[in-house]
Amino acid sequence: MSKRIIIFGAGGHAKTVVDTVEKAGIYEIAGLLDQRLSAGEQVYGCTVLGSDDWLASHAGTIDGAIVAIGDNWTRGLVVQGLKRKFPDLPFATAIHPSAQIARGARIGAGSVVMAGAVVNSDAIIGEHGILYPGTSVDHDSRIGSFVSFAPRCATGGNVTIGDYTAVAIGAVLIHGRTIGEHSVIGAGATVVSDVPPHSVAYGTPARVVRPRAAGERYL
Ligand SMILES: CC(=O)SCCNC(=O)CCNC(=O)[C@H](O)C(C)(C)COP(=O)(O)OP(=O)(O)OC[C@H]1O[C@@H](n2cnc3c(N)ncnc32)[C@H](O)[C@@H]1OP(=O)(O)O
Repeated sequence: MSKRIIIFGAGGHAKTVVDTVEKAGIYEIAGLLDQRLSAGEQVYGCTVLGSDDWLASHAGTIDGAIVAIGDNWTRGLVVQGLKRKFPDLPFATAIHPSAQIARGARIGAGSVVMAGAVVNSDAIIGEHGILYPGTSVDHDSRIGSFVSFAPRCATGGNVTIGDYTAVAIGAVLIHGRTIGEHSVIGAGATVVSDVPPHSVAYGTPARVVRPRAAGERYL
């Protein structure tokens, strides 16, 4: 019998996670948990089961969870809350069958790698990361936890990205650069220099345009 997981969240990002999990074919989706919706509602063919209370009474029947909330900071808060309430609940990883994970590459628990994404040789993606379709993270890169890549981002080799940083759609980072934690690299940016933590940077070449507090909105 396949392992059963629940997905936290039922919005647009959750739909992409549902699709990735279904295509990967490793886990059965027991349902979605989202306190904004009523139990019994259907989202993308999955049943909304309720909120955390449902998990408290069904924990023994569930093999894992994925938090499918696109905003990195909010996803982090939900993951931390779950770890406190359900310390034995493992986080599942979903990798679309058309994604390519090279030799030596590692994908952290709770991370989702979508269609056509590439994680090249010995690159490491931390926990609860998101690689939207067509993103490519190249060899030996070190990507922190709660980091997101929107569609079609590309890094060269040996790039380092700190926790909670968001790389927006179509951004390109040349090899060997370091992006600090809690930063946002804007849509279409070409990063040729290091970007400090807590910064918003965009443009070609990318420049830091303003500081950024942890949790500030970017979507
Ligand atoms: C599946 C999915 O949907 S995944 C999500 C996909 N979406 C994304 O990845 C987009 C995320 N958002 C971005 O990348 C944005 O560029 C941000 C958040 C980095 C910047 O947004 P803000 O700082 O709020 O910029 P704001 O909209 O206020 O614009 C300020 C100025 O900067 C310009 N600007 C904003 N973003 C960019 C950019 N990426 N590159 C160049 N210029 C930009 C604006 O045109 C504006 O210029 P103006 O003052 O001359 O009119």
